[in-house]
Amino acid sequence: MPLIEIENVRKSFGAVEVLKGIDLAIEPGEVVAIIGKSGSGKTTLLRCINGLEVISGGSISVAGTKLASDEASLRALRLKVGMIFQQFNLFPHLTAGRNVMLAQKVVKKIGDREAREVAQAMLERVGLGERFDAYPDKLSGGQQQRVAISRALAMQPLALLCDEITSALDPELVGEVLSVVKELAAEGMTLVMVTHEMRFARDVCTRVIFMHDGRIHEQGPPEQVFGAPQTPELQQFLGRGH
Ligand SMILES: Nc1ncnc2c1ncn2[C@@H]1O[C@H](COP(=O)(O)OP(=O)(O)OP(=O)(O)O)[C@@H](O)[C@H]1O
Repeated sequence: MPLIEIENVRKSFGAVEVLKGIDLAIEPGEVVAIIGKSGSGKTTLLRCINGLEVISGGSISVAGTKLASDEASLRALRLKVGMIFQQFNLFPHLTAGRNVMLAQKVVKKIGDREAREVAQAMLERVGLGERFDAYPDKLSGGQQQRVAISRALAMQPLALLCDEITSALDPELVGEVLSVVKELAAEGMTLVMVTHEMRFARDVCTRVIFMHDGRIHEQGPPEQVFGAPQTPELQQFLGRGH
C-alpha cells in the first residue's frame, strides 16, 4: 500500500486553479524530488499533503487514512507527516533543545523528561548533540535548519516533506543540510522534497517529478528525467530547449 496516495487532486485559489488533477502514489522509503518552474504548484502540492491547504477536489490518503479537514484529523495527520520549510521557524527565545521539545510536549503531550531525551537524541542525529542549550541566534543558518529537521524527526513521522529547505542558506551551508537529508534517505525515511538542487535530486532521489502548469508533466527515475527528458517543457526547464 502506498504511504501517500493522491488522486485527482485539484486546488484553486479563487478563480485560479493551481493544481489541475494530480495523481501520485508514494511508497514507503521513496525519496521524491519535485522540480519545476516557479508557480507550477510544487509548494501548494506539498502543503495539500500536509493539510496546510484544503484541497478543492480529489483525495489524499496517508498510511491508508483519508485526509479530512477537521482539527482532530489534521492533528493526527501532522503526527504522521513532518514538514520542513525554507525558513527555519525556530522560536528565538527558546534554546535549540527547547525548540525540539516544544512540539512533542504540545502535540504529543509527553512529559518534560521524555521530551528532553528525545530532543537530545534527535539533535545528535543531525550532528548538534553539543548545542542543546544554544539559542538560534548563536547558530548558523545550516545549524538552525538542522534543528528544524530534528524537531520534525522528534515527532517520529512516517514521511518528511521538505520545501526548498536549502534556499535560504548561504551556499557554503547547503551541503551540511543536504548531507543530513541524504543520511535520512539512506536510513529509509520517506521524503518528498521540493528542490532546486538538481545534483542532489540526481544523486539521492529515487524519483523525480517535473511539475508544469499545475500538472505532473513528466516523471521517472533521475537518470531518465535528467538524462533523457521527453517533453519540450522539461528539456527547456533543464536548459536544453534552446
Ligand atoms: N495562498 C495563496 N493565495 C493565492 N494564490 C496562491 C496562494 N498560494 C499560492 N498561490 C499561487 O499558486 C501558484 C502556485 O504557487 P506555488 O507556490 O505552489 O508554486 P511553486 O511551484 O512552489 O513556485 P516557487 O518555486 O516559486 O515556490 C502561484 O501562481 C501562486 O501565486
